[in-house]
Amino acid sequence: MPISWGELLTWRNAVNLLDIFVVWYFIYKLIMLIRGTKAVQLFKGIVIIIIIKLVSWGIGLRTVSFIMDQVINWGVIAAVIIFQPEIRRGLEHLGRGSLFVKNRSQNVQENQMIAGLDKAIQYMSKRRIGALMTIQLNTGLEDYIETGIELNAEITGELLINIFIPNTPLHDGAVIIQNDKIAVAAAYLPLSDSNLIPKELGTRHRAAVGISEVTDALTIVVSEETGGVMITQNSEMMRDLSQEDYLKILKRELLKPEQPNRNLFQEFIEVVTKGGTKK
Ligand SMILES: Nc1ncnc2c1ncn2[C@@H]1O[C@H](COP(=O)(O)OP(=O)(O)OP(=O)(O)O)[C@@H](O)[C@H]1O
Repeated sequence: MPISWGELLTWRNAVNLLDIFVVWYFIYKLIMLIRGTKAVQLFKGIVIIIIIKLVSWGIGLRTVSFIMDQVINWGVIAAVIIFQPEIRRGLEHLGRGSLFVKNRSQNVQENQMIAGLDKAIQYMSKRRIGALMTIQLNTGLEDYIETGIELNAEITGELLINIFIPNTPLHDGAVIIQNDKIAVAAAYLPLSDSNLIPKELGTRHRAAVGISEVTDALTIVVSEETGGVMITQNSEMMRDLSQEDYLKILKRELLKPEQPNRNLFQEFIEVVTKGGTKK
């Protein structure tokens, strides 16, 4: 029987399509935001429980289905209790209404951050001081922040240079920048086992690629051996960058116009999954 397009294009089908799109968007954003955080384990657990529930219900395993119902019901209550501080901070953040303010100060801060990074990169590159700096974008970096030494300091070129001066306590490992602050220094990043990384590059570069494979963070490496500057993002290595090249990338990634227009959902989940650290 031929398909009549007129019959397919009904209001109900359009609403169903919209329904699917909204759910898909919701899940996609959630996955993007929790990638690289401990919330991934929680999310996996929830998905497994829902799958067991649906399968057991579908094939008629009534006891298993009943148990899964109880797990889901009590699990929601348990999650609210366990994540109470994060949820409260998320709601407070929503309540302050800062989500609706077009954040003009943000670009000022981002510009200061870029200026600080530029100063440090220039200084360290000329003197062959090795450095590894990761900037959090959408994916939370809590799991890696936990491995470092807390600083929670304003980003200045001077401080970044000081951190990476050889044989000082903080120079080994990565600086992680979160919410326009130096969250930690001496953090451990996951090493990539990609065989596409040239053999002449050591573990500092491998760590920069590693973090770019599991999160959307932007990572800057200054090579101790050559003074060369590399940026990694989304598994991509951009090597031997000139000042003009890296500034272009930093401005493109950190000053992008979408940043101030985060939606309510994104802001809320971000605050919850990052333990309420969003400014
Ligand atoms: N997993 C990691 N996480 C964070 N920092 C790391 C990690 N692995 C190595 N580093 C840093 O890299 C340094 C070692 O760099 P190595 O000489 O092996 O790297 P490289 O890629 O050859 O860079 P360079 O050109 O600067 O020598 C360590 O002292 C440490 O500071």
